[in-house]
Parts: sequence; C-alpha cells; structure tokens
Amino acid sequence: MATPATAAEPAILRLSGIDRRFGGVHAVRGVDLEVRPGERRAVLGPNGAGKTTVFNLISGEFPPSSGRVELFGHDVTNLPARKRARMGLSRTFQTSRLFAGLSVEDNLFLGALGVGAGHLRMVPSSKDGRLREQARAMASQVGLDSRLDDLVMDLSHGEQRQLEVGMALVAEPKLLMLDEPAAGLSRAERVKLTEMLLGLDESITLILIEHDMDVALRVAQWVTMMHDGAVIVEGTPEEIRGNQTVHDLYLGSGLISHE
Ligand SMILES: Nc1ncnc2c1ncn2[C@@H]1O[C@H](COP(=O)(O)OP(=O)(O)OP(=O)(O)O)[C@@H](O)[C@H]1O
Repeated sequence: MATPATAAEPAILRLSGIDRRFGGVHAVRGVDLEVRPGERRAVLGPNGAGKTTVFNLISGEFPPSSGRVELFGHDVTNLPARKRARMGLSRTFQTSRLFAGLSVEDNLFLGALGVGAGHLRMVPSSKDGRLREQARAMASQVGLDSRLDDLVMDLSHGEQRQLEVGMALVAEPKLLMLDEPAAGLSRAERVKLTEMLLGLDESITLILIEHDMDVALRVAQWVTMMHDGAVIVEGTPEEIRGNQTVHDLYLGSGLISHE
C-alpha cells in the first residue's frame, strides 16, 4: 500500500510478516508495516489489538516468533533493544521509567547522556555543560521549564508524561516511538502535547500509539489500524475517519477502551 512519502525514499522501518505468540495467545499475526523517513504514523486499535507488542518487537524488547524487523535499512530481528537504541530509536513505555527521586533536569541530563539507550558513559566536564544545556532546552520544549529543579515524584501525572516524551526526545532519535503519550492528560495538556508533536523537527520519524483520536488523527499523516493482532486498515486520517470497519470497531463506539 502506498504511503504519503515517495516510493523512492528507503523505509526507516520495515516489518515483514511478524508474528508473536505468548503461550496460547497469538498477540501479533503476520504484520507488515513500512514507515518512511520523517513520516508521522499512528497505530490505533482497541485494547488487546497488539499495538504495544508491535512496539516491543520494533524496539527489541523481545524477538518475533517469526518474521523480520528492519531498522534504518538493517536487519535487526535478533538485535537487543540497547543496540537498536544506539542506532537512533527512542521510545516511551505505558508505565513510567523515570527516576522518581531525581529532578526534572537531572532526568533529562541522564537522558541526554544516553542512559535510556543503555550506554551511560563517563563525560568530561566540558561536555557536561553542553548536556545540561540540552536538558534545559528539552524541558522547555516539553513545557517543563518552570519545574527544572523539582523532583519527578512531585510532578503531576501529566507532567510526568511530558517528561517521558522529553526523555525520549533528548536522546536525539531518528525514530521516536510514543506509547499512549496522552493517557491521563487533561484536555489542556493534550492540546499542548499535540502542538509539541506537530512542531517536532521534520528529520524525526514518529510512530504513535494513541487512544485519543483527536491527538492521533491530528498528528498522523498515515494511520495503521490493528485488531486482534493483525493490521486491518491503513490510510490517511480522513480515510480512517470515513472507514466503516473502523467506525464499527472503534470510533463509532464512542469508547476509548473496550475492556
Ligand atoms: N508478555 C505477555 N505475556 C502474555 N500475553 C501478553 C504479553 N504481552 C501482551 N500479551 C497479550 O497480547 C495481546 C496484545 O496485547 P498488547 O498489549 O500488545 O495490546 P494493545 O493493543 O497494546 O492493548 P492496549 O491498548 O490495552 O495497550 C493481549 O491479549 C495481551 O494480553
């Protein structure tokens, strides 16, 4: 299926027939997916559709039962998560991976150091200043500049989600993957998140799992809809809004969660 990007551009991510079973649960069934550089892609679907499992297969939390994962033109099917992170993949998780006892700035500093990518290194002090600057700039980008010195444990839920996005971004990824970044955010926070995502540098490719249709369909140029482990529809946000299957399954219910 064609995507909005030109066919001449090589894919930044290609999944070919990936399958994943957990014992008797067939969580992901023969998924093919191609994402081009700079694309904004949303992955939608009801609870249990297999979205997070696909994310885990892309980031390398575990391997597929069968099929192939290519990142930045390389076969990474059997490469561990930290190596994929070093190649330029950065992601958030549904559950927080922040350092609750450290400040916002220190979290972002550690993110800039590459802690999330699993390669913390000793930094000469000359570089320390640059990374601190990077951390502060990122706090501003995700709307946390007034909270720099505050401990993560003292942030609101919404602020923690903003920081998680900042932690993923401060590593300067080529591919950014966000797992339900709007979950639990207030309406005002969701609007801010949407603006921030729309303002991301064009060089960053974004894949987003999101139950909030306003956020997902505003940010995405292309949408992949999953159900029961498989991709059932792909299209532009307009096509997705007008698709009867999607409507029956998801949008028409008016529900965010079906379980
Ligand atoms: N580690 C695991 N062990 C066993 N079953 C799992 C595991 N991870 C996911 N599953 C199962 O795989 C299926 C797909 O789950 P997944 O979390 O990928 O769905 P999802 O679309 O991300 O759902 P949600 O929107 O609720 O996050 C579900 O039936 C889930 O219970």
